[in-house]
Amino acid sequence: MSMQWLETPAQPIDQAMLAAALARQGQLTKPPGSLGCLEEIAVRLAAMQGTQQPSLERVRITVFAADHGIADEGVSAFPQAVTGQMIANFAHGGAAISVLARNLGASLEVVDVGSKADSAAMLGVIVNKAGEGTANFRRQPAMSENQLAAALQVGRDAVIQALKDDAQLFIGGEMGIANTSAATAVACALLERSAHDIAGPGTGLDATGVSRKAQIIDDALALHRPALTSPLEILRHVGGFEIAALCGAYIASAQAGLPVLVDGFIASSAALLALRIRPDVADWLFFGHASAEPGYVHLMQALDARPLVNLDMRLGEGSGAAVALPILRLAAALHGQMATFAEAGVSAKRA
Ligand SMILES: Cc1cc2ncn([C@H]3O[C@H](COP(=O)(O)O)[C@@H](O)[C@H]3O)c2cc1C
Ligand SMILES: O=C(O)c1cccnc1
Repeated sequence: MSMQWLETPAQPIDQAMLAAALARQGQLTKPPGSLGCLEEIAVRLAAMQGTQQPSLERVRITVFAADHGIADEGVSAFPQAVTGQMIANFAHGGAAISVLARNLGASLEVVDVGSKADSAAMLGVIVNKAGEGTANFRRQPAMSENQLAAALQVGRDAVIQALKDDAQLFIGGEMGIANTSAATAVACALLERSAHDIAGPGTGLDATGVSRKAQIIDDALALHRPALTSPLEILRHVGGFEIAALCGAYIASAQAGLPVLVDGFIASSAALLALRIRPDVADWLFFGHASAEPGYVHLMQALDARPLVNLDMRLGEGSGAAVALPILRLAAALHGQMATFAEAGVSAKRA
């Protein structure tokens, strides 16, 4: 399977609209800058969508699920079977992201990109498997080259589907027991840091558990070090199928000109991979919620990004992006619907 499509550049954002939107923000009936970050969000959305009336009515949330061989090392507080059980829960509408999607009027898709579960028997789950769980990367590369290409393509396919359904924003979520270990390993390799700086409790390890997890990840990184020569090789050796799918989805979104709202720690590790593969992806990404995982701040620093909200969440599934969505929607509405000084007959001059 080919990865050639990764070489297609991201769509440029509309620079003329960017300038026009910035000018419009200066004419709206408010002191200049008083809407803070909402102004920058609106201007970026206007430039992405090429309109002074940006809108995010139709939002696609795709949750990518996969299993991880590294779970065999005891790095999660929960058993591996929870991945499959949660896929069923997504299908039945009972997960946090199911509730958030319903309440936001967003469409939710669940894609099994490589779990051990029999998800074909679960109604409403899209089965597009790159494998049945990754290999244990403490012992061997997490995936083969073909599996990597397949998992990246799963993410791209999800975006192609979102575009067919006329989506105006893409949110990627993930489910995979032990995937904070894979995301930590990816972050450590990209940022050249020890896992003792990045690893966190994930689903709820205690301090001893976190330090054991960090050591296992550092040992794995030492094992693979000579092979970690590119972002794609890092992803292949120590990543996960759902992390690859997220990475592929972010790149495909930028190539198609579809804005993205990135979730927490795991999704942001995928975003950093995407940026290291294609720096021009950056123009298309918003970051939703600050993850409570300690590695998150290092990812934001490397991404030169700032999340919209911080509610101490550390769930994943796309939930952090989902709770931040109303902020993007409100920023867009303010930009398009506020009166200008001229329209409202309000003096634009300071006393
Ligand atoms: C019931 C349940 C629902 C979840 N939804 C997301 N995660 C989150 O926790 C997992 C990562 O943490 P770790 O690396 O510690 O296993 C991922 O599946 C992530 O999406 C969940 C975890 C559990 C237990
Ligand atoms: O921020 C996240 O994405 C996260 C943190 C802990 C566990 N699962 C997901």
